[in-house]
Amino acid sequence: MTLDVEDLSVSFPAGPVLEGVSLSLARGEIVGLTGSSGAGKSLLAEALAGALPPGAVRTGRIAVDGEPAGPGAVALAPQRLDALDPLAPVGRQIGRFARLCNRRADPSGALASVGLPAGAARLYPHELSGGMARRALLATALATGADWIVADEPTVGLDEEAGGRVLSVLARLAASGRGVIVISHDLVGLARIASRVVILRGGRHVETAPAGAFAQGGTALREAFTRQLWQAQPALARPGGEAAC
Ligand SMILES: Nc1ncnc2c1ncn2[C@@H]1O[C@H](COP(=O)(O)OP(=O)(O)OP(=O)(O)O)[C@@H](O)[C@H]1O
Repeated sequence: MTLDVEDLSVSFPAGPVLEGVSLSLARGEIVGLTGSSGAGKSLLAEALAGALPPGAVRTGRIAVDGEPAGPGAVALAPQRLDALDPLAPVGRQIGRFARLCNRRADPSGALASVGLPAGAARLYPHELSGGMARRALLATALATGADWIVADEPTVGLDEEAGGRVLSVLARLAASGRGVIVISHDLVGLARIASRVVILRGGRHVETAPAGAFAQGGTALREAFTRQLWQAQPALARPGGEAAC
C-alpha cells in the first residue's frame, strides 16, 4: 500500500529542474520533504498532484500500489496563496474540489477540521488573513478525500498554536491511514512529525533520513549537506531545541 515515485524528472524549455528523484510513502506515514530554496520541492508536489505548470515536461513513474497514479489520487495543498480562486467564496471552492472527486461537499466540516469557523465559507480570498488562506487551501485538499495528501509549507504564516493545529490535522490523517507528505524548511518540525525526511538540493535527491538520525546533533545523518541544513535550524538555537525533536 504505497505511493512510489521512481526516477522523476521535470524540465522546462530552459532546462531540467528536477532530475531522477525517487521516494516512497506508505499509507499511515508522514514523510517530510525539505532542501534548499529552488530545489524543486513545489514542482515535485505539483507533479504528484498532476498539476505541473504549462511548459513543464515530466518523465518517470508515479504509482499507487504498483499502478500508475490516476487523476485525483494525490491532493495538494499548494504553497501559493493565489492558488485560491479570487472570484469564489471559500466554501464554494471547497465544494468544487469535493465534487470533482465525487465526494459530498461539506465546507463547514472541512473548515472546522483546520480550525476555521463555518462563517469563513462565505468569505472571498481577499477577505482572509494569510494564515486563514493557508488553512483554506488545506481544507480544499482534505475535501477531496484523497488517500495521499501533499501539504506544501502548510504552517508558514501561522502562529504557533494554529501551526500546531495544522500539524495535528496532518498527523490525524496519517493515523487514519492516509499517506502525507509535508514540505517545509522547518526541519525541526519535520523531524518531530515525520518518520523519514527526504532532502533535495538543486533538483536532485540528497538523502532520505530517518527522523531518528536528527538526534544528537545529526551525527547519524549521511550527507554533509543535510547536517548543514540541520545545524542551521533556528529552533535548535533555542534552549532545549534539540530535546524537543
Ligand atoms: N513555471 C516555471 N517555469 C520555469 N521554471 C520554473 C517554473 N516553476 C518553477 N521553476 C523553477 O524550478 C525550480 C524549482 O522551483 P520550486 O518552486 O519547485 O522550488 P522549491 O524547492 O519549492 O523552492 P522554495 O523552497 O523556495 O519554495 C526553480 O529554479 C524555479 O525557478
